[in-house]
Amino acid sequence: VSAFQHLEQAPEDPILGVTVAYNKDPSPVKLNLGVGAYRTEEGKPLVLDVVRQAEELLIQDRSRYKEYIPIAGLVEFNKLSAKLILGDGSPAIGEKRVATAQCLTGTGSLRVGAEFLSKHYSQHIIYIPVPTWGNHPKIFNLGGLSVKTYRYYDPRTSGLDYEGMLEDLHAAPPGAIVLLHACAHNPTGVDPTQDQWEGIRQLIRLKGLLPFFDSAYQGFASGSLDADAYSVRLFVGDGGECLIAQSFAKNMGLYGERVGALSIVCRSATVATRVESQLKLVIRPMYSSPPIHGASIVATILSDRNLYYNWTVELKNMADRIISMRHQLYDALKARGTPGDWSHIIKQIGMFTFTGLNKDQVSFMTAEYHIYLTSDGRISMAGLSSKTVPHLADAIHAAVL
Ligand SMILES: Cc1ncc(COP(=O)(O)O)c(CN[C@](O)(C(=O)O)[C@@H](O)C(=O)O)c1O
Repeated sequence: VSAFQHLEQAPEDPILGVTVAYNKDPSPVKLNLGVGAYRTEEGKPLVLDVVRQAEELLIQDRSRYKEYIPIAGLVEFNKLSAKLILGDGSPAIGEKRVATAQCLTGTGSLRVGAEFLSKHYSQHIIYIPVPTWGNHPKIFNLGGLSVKTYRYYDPRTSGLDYEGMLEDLHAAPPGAIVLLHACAHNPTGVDPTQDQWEGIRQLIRLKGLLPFFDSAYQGFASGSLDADAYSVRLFVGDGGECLIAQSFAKNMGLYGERVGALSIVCRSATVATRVESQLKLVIRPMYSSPPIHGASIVATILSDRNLYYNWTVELKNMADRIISMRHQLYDALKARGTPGDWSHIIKQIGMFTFTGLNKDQVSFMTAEYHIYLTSDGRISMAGLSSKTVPHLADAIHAAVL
């Protein structure tokens, strides 16, 4: 008998399992609005032109090897990643107060950050928003932290429960870690206003809480890299400390290359140096060192003026297409006279619309219209095109009648 005889069959992941179900559906009108992966107007995945150009340059460069890269990743990539999120001329970078490690994209950056904090930080409680990305609680629990929640989304207004968020963070024990979505909150698409970010910053600094930013959509939300880094730069600008997890999955279309970085902004350069040395002790026994290819693509693009500019143009095009899908869906529901207030579809920002549809309505849409979305009613706008908006609008209309 097998040593693993006792194993149960594990359930599919709530998000990635939607794609598994979608792939099994033979229907010609099926629509995958589950995983947050960009699709073109033709419904195809997109490899950015600048990514193809960077790969060409890398292949032609015969001086490149496939050697191990440092435990903390490519130095050039780390510098450029930190600069992208913190901005040109960031004092934190100028004063060498930022420790950056290339990690396995956003998920890996969050996990390494969690393990680092559970090993070296006095407070092991992390507060995460309700709702949040489904993988967050698992990453932080397995990383050795204990997860609590703060109020975030208000279903009555389809907006931010700002008062509730401040109350819950005010009640947190001193030093508690606070997970913040830098922009394009997943799954709600609801972000604090600039004034609200300032209120959140004041409270967090007053209480001595430790912010941990998750930046998976920089540039993807508004189309502007700087606008989408506003929250991070507001906090770092006050001289305080924070952690920042970056992913290049969406904004560079490098999903499967698993490219990201964890930056820890410290109060002094000497601390940052010690932090980086300790980060390497977390990484070495976890996966030893990160992959070379994706980070080389990103470093090639971020270090070349033309490639960087062309990237910002492609990025804005992706963001604009998603925003246009928001308006087309909203207009289609208005045209149908679909009961309910659907203005949140055009108010929300980033890849996802938190529709407010319940589990039963979601199941109905999948069964009757072959539309695949997560059971919390989140739809990935990037999965839509002008041709498929009517089909989705018909399904929502039928689901709410
Ligand atoms: C807030 C947030 N943070 C981190 C990640 C991790 O991204 P990666 O590890 O690929 O860099 C995601 C991706 N979440 C999804 O877009 C989603 O919610 O559909 C999807 O990629 C996923 O893995 O679930 C995210 O939404």
